[in-house]
Amino acid sequence: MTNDAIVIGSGIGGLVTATQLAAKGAKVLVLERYLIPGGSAGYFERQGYRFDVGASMIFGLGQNGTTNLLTRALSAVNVSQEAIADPVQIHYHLPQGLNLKVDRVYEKFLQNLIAHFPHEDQGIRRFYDECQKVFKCLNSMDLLSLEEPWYLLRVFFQHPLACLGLAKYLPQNAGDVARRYIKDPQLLKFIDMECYCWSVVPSDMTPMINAGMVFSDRHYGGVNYPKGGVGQIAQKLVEGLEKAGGKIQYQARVTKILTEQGKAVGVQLANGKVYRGKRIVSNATRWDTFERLLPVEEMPHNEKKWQQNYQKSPSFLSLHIGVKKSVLPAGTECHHILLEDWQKMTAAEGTIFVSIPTLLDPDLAPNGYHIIHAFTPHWIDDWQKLSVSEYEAKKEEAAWRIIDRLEKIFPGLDAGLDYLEVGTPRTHRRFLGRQDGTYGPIPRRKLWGLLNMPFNRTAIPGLYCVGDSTFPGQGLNAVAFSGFACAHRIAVDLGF
Ligand SMILES: NC(=O)c1ccc[n+]([C@@H]2O[C@H](COP(=O)([O-])OP(=O)(O)OC[C@H]3O[C@@H](n4cnc5c(N)ncnc54)[C@H](O)[C@@H]3O)[C@@H](O)[C@H]2O)c1
Ligand SMILES: CC(C)=CCC/C(C)=C/C=C/C(C)=C/C=C/C(C)=C/C=C/C=C(C)/C=C/C=C(C)/C=C/C=C(\C)CCC=C(C)C
Repeated sequence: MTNDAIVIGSGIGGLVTATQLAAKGAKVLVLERYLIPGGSAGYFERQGYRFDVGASMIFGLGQNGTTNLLTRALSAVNVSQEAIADPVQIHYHLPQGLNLKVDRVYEKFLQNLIAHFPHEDQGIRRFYDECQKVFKCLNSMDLLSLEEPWYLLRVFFQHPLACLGLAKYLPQNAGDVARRYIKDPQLLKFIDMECYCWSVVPSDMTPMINAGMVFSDRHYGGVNYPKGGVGQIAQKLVEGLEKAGGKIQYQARVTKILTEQGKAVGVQLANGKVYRGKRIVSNATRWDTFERLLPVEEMPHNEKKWQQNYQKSPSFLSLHIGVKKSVLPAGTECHHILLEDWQKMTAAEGTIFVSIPTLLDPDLAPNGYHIIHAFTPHWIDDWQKLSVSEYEAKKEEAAWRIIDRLEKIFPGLDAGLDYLEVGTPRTHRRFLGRQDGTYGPIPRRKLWGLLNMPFNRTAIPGLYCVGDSTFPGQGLNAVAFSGFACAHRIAVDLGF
């Protein structure tokens, strides 16, 4: 029997699409090139440590409202995931002594920030309160496909003010809103970092809808760490998928999307095997989908246009570190950002991101040890055309530069080191199948908020995209939304 839908890739975007469709009774097959599900939200194990490969600061695992999309996706297929509340989203270590914690309690966060910028008291409140407005609109309605006119009509009649609010914010960027209320240049730099650390662009290029989500949900549903590691979310979704009658195959690398009379009808694997489906969903990036899985010379016009508007963000240099417990003093927070010079915020090795998941879930490391995942932007070009020994030496040098800098916030890190594994943009490209190891699309120049971000349907009938190169972009909760929307559109198209 032909599949109703074939999903290429088991990232969170792909798995949410698959589980949503399976829950509606569709026959779904997921094809994953790697050995385990999850993509950027996957894990690997070494010497008693369980490391997250990428995503580590997880939104969407809250209990209330409508924006807790990971919790909702899991429960739709009758599975659940224990979540450990993180009391501080980020501890910032920024230039000019700007040392600040983003507390889970909104008012405490505002007080911490106002203590550094008392003359901007009003501006700070107005900016973050405006972000809360966006969030309240989103968090009041069912979040489904914006490509489905009946849904739009229904949600408009149910929540007219929230819809108009969202329509107003869709073309806006966070930096423009911040500049309306805030004048202090250092505070504006801080807002840039608040955006950059998840959108990989400064605030004037970061869509206001996404900023509204992140800057509010961290105080509402909160940042929560999945017990057992980030990889558990994908494992649980697969468990739910299979319970609902869906199937997943690993080591199944799709090399071609098959078309007949211009319509997507199936896929071909690297081993030559062909699968047919009524609908094909690609969770690979749009670059991989339209340049590798389909003939690049036949790229639809709107995809060319998208590539003119968006470029690949840099990848990361990742240090997966095992360290003696004694290195981290009591009360250390789980997530840190380190930057010494504002000029270098977006440069390679400028900002260092740190995540220490064992502070929330000690079972991820051997007794007496912690995991530190430190990562910093790096471009693939710097890692190409190297011999094996040159590549190893370059990794080692880069890793020690990062460790030296981290010594400032974690003295004794070097001496307490137990395990070190270094990933480069080449590693991300190889294991995640993402072109150039990219973290996702970023605007080439200032765009109108989210207006240019494509939804799930593509110019090729029968082919849909899901994941971070579709609306609303990067972030596990964002790609979960894209999965809900994609499954909704397909379900309507197939008459489920
Ligand atoms: N450092 C980080 O925190 C970090 C880094 C990168 C991405 N992310 C986040 O991870 C999320 C990405 O989620 P996503 O759902 O868009 O995608 P994803 O990249 O996580 O998952 C895509 C999956 O598709 C598989 N795949 C790709 N090409 C394939 C092919 N030809 N055949 C079969 N399988 C194939 C990959 O192996 C992977 O499992 C985003 O939220 C992003 O922001 C985080
Ligand atoms: C009808 C009318 C008139 C109108 C209509 C309108 C409407 C309805 C609209 C709607 C819209 C919507 C629905 C939207 C949605 C959205 C969403 C969901 C969004 C989401 C978002 C999210 C996000 C962005 C997230 C993100 C996150 C991230 C990315 C994270 C990251 C992190 C990292 C990287 C880490 C860092 C750090 C350290 C480690 C320190």
